[in-house]
Amino acid sequence: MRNSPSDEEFAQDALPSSLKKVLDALPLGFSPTRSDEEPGVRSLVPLYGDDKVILPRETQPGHGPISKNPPNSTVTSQGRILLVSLLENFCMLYHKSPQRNRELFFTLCKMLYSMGIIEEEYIEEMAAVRNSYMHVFRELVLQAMHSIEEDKRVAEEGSRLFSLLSQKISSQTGSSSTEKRSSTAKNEQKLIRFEPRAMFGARPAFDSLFDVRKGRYWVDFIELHQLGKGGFGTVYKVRNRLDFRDYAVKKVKLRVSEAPLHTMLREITSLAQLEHPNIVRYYCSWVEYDDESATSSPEGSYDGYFNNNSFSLDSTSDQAVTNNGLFMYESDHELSAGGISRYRPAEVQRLSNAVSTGSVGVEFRHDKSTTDDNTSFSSLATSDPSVRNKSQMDNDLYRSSHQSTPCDGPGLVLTLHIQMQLCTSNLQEFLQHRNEWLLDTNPGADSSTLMGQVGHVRILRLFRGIVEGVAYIHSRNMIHRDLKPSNIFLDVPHTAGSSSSPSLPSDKSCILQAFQEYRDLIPRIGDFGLVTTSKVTVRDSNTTVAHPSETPDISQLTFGVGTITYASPEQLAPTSNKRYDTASDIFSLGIILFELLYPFATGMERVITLKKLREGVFPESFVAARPKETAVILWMMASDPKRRPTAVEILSLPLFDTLITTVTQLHGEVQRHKVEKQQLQLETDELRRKVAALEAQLRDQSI
Ligand SMILES: Nc1ncnc2c1ncn2[C@@H]1O[C@H](COP(=O)(O)OP(=O)(O)OP(=O)(O)O)[C@@H](O)[C@H]1O
Repeated sequence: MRNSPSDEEFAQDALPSSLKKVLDALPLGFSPTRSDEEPGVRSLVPLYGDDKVILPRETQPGHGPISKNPPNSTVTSQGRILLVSLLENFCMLYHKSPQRNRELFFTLCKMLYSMGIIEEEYIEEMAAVRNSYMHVFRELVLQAMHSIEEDKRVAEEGSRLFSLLSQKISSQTGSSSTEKRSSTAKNEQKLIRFEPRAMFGARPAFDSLFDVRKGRYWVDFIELHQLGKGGFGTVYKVRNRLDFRDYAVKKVKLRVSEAPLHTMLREITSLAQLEHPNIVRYYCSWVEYDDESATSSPEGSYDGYFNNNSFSLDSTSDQAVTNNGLFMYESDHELSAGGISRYRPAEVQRLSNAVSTGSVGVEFRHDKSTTDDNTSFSSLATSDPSVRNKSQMDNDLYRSSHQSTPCDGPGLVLTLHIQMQLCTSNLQEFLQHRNEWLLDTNPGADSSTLMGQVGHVRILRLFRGIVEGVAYIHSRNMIHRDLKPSNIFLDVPHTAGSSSSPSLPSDKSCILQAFQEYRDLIPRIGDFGLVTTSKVTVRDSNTTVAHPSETPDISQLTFGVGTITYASPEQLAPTSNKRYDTASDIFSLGIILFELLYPFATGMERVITLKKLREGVFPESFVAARPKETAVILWMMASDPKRRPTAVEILSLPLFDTLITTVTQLHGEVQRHKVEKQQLQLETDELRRKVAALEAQLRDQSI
């Protein structure tokens, strides 16, 4: 019979350390101890032979939670996923019908939910994370089974050897009794080396089991190149090895111990609910364990990405200020491409105050010839010492948010992968290229002159598409909260989802080319990292006004969230108790519409004009040339959110409504002309052939 490990040994050696961590985190305070040392307590898992794993007395009903080791809420969330994953695995074995098994699983979950053991979100929303755990369980079970088999085999082999040796010893008549004893002891030692417990010690650690799943990204996709880096996620263009289509995969680091999982998975839970031609299409998401995470840098961590108290600044609103207090920037490139662009309300307040008083000078430089990572910025002429170099500030933010849980702390770091439709470009890039092109073709012209050449009707049509996407989001009781040109992606019809064929052109220049050729651009709203649910009156939907009398669920709202240039005043009010709802997105749309219609000649002009626009001041030339649009933008940017139109109301405005008819007619005409052109081309080719034949005949006759 093999030696039973002592309780301490069992806890120290038998279980891989990471698994112990997870088990410790179980909400019931599950802790493996031995039944013979705790008589009268309930057995839980008779996994390792006769050794019973039991619940300590204090965790049993009536004894309250473990006091020694109170469950930490973040670690407990891991324990809960683990529990739900166990249940799911268990239910899979119940019946051959997967449907029945699912029903059983959900019923059990509901029971646990009603007992207050798990929360609802662990049942459905955590499926992606649970998958990883389930995989680990399967591995553990397989290894345990293998270990038992191996144990048996070794024991059999041992007794065979033992009997052989005994026979040999007894047949050796000349051997002394001392020799016999030492020989037997040696054999026993040999057997002890085959103890299953020793094998457990050699088992791979829990974390390494996650490695088995690590391959999904690389197994399923070929990584083509990096599309860009947001504040806290990196997006890659990838090709699926099976269907040969191209996709965008966003990778975000999740430190499971630091935030509620539902917050971390906000982007996918929002995206997964949406299906609309003007919303970036979501395919699936999964998590992988990543070795690199252990040494992860602040960049790319979910922490700021999902931090409710964060604020995003784009490069153009980080309006660089020169020594003389004038705004200046050198690149339209989104600052976030350089890494981090999130601030907390206090920093936002300080920065906005400093910017408005002209006391801050922050200069951003982006070397277009280099990669995103080379975006640099430095602090200049900062008279307010509280406003420091942005990277310094971000580092501080990161440090402060990680003080309680350092990188090498207990949190499990996973990488969330979000597979999305690949889009060709985004509105920010388009506006930049369009403005450059207008300036190139009209040297020396100012914005007022260029305004007449923006392709007014097509721009309004493009904007209508954006509003349709927003109306859809609002109809699903959601607020985007970060509508800005870089979050609005663009495709042209034939490259729409260029994933359809890898050979189709998908470079960004084709967007401007399509625009110059009077083709439509399809806008798709993306980046749902800041989306929140709106239990408010759904102002944009005639059909789904679920709770017209309800006030906004203030607990779900956060202030200082969004991007300064496009954020509504109520979003920028960290200290006030103002509430905001879908009207905040409408405010952002107002600024976007203006930017679409008014091409800026310089970056500095853009910063100054948009700042004035937020105060309700329009360029005179714009008001004169576009009175209707001015009225609509003013309406959308009303300081009182209640006075702003809903997305549905915007869509019904004659400016956009009649426009659609006009454009549809024009579109029809263009198509007709195209067909006629093709026919004429065919006729011309036919006539050319005839002429060539006649010429040949003439030549023959003359010969
Ligand atoms: N579906 C997509 N197709 C093509 N490019 C994409 C797609 N999604 C994101 N990108 C690009 O990847 C980069 C980073 O993406 P994204 O902005 O979503 O990350 P983020 O961390 O959410 O950034 P942000 O700081 O704006 O919140 C951007 O340059 C964006 O244009």
